[in-house]
Amino acid sequence: METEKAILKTRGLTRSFSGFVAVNDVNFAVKEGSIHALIGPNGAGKSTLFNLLTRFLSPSSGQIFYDGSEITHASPANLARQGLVRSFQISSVFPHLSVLENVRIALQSRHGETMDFWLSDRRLKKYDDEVMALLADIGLETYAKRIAVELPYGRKRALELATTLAMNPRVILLDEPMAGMGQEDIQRTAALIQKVAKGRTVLMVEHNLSVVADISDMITVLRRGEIIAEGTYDIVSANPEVRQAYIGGSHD
Ligand SMILES: Nc1ncnc2c1ncn2[C@@H]1O[C@H](COP(=O)(O)OP(=O)(O)OP(=O)(O)O)[C@@H](O)[C@H]1O
Repeated sequence: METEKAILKTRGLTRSFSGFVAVNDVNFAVKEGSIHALIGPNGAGKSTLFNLLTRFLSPSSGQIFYDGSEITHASPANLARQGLVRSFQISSVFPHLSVLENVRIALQSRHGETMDFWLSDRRLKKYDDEVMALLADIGLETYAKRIAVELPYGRKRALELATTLAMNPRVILLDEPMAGMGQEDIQRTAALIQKVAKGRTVLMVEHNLSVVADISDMITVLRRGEIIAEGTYDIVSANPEVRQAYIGGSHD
């Protein structure tokens, strides 16, 4: 970890659905520069907490802070502009455009040029060097001309990550980045996350515990909406309550 500063923090964060408390008085902090994983059995409240943090859901009570400022009532788009970017959600991929065009559009969007991308092809070329550098980083340079919808699944997720990176995030939030992937893609994606985490902060919800063990600096374990353990993989995996949650729970 590069610093001890909390870049993202919650205080008493709570969310109920018709009286059912899905996230209950959660106080947690993500340190700047870390890869932080949110784990827990099914129904633990991971997605709800993730949606609260990215402002896709509003809390019933409590507060959220990003880089020292309260963002409890900010919009997802506003947060993205501030560098808190949720991958696989905000940065949607246009299936019938090429990989290069998709990343170029994300770059344009960052520069406030979203609406006129079809007007001046020459003007768009100015982005292409930056696009190709980004694709090379992600290992997608040989796919630049391919249409997004035709990409193999793992490469599609990599493209989503590339469009996220084009927004120049400080904090990247990943919702189950390994979901639906085979072993080879999982290894490649884990390495990619470690690579893009350099100089940034990554918070991810992930079910694949071996990936979590390999790449996380910090792990928060949720059960029934509450934090039951926090620490490195060695610490949380030795915690009896965590072991019980995983044995007793129906995780996949
Ligand atoms: N919109 C909603 N309305 C009612 N209940 C909800 C809603 N969203 C989540 N819940 C409930 O809140 C609890 C936590 O759900 P959540 O999806 O956050 O868990 P999770 O840890 O992400 O689970 P999984 O690993 O299965 O995705 C569950 O009992 C779920 O049924």
